[in-house]
Amino acid sequence: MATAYAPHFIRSENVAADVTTSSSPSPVTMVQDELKKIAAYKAVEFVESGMVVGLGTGSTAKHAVDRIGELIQQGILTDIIGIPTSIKTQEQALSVNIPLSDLETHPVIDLAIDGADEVDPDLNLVKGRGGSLLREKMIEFASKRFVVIVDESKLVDHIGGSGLAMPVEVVPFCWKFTAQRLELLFEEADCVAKLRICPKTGDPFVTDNSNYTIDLYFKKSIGDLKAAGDAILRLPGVVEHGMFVDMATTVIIAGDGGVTVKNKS
Ligand SMILES: O=C(CO)[C@H](O)[C@H](O)COP(=O)(O)O
Repeated sequence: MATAYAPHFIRSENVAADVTTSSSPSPVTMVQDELKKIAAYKAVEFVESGMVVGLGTGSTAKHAVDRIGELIQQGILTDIIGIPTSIKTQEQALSVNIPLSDLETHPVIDLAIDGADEVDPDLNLVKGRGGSLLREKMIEFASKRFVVIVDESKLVDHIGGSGLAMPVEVVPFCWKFTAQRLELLFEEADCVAKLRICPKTGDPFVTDNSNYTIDLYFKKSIGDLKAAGDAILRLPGVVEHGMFVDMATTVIIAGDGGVTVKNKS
């Protein structure tokens, strides 16, 4: 399938085998949004007619949703059913005429495409800085293939390594108590827990599921990700956390040096 943003070259890596094929530098330093678009368009090449497709949320996933809509409009993709991961994506998908359904009607998704806030070398992710982690996790967990699209600024040595937020969705009831328990849980990682606030209103940010988000900031490594995730989920008041461990099957990274496709083996 021809794409308007086909990159000059694609580097392919299998994470376990660490196999690298062709590479050559791009002459142009591309701005971040162009890189996001390149990654998104590459991911949409995996979409085939008749598929049920999980539609991610955020500025990178938005390009993928637009592209799917464009290919439907051109008659290149037919019989696509989209499962949106947020109300915002639902609205966007409807605006570009992607037929939509939900997880209850379509519990198995062929392919999900979504952005991420952090990607570690094992393709573990942080997601949810855009506020949609719960629906994203439910839909991406139900997907046979989960393709993550990022520009290279999202790559980290370890989860939490960006120094930016690792979001946790919590029920509003006694959220300060839950925030304290989260800080205590990660005392050794020097964790600070902050309620996410809407910059425009100064009110707590409310998710599509009527919950709050507590953003965790770590000064030190949180260690074993699965153990950390399980411990978070054991706290009453927590709904879900933004670590997506062992969920991505493919990560497409667009950078100044080209596009790298990493597959989890
Ligand atoms: O997890 C998300 C939303 O909940 C987004 O995928 C993540 O925040 C990346 O967003 P962007 O593509 O805008 O950088």
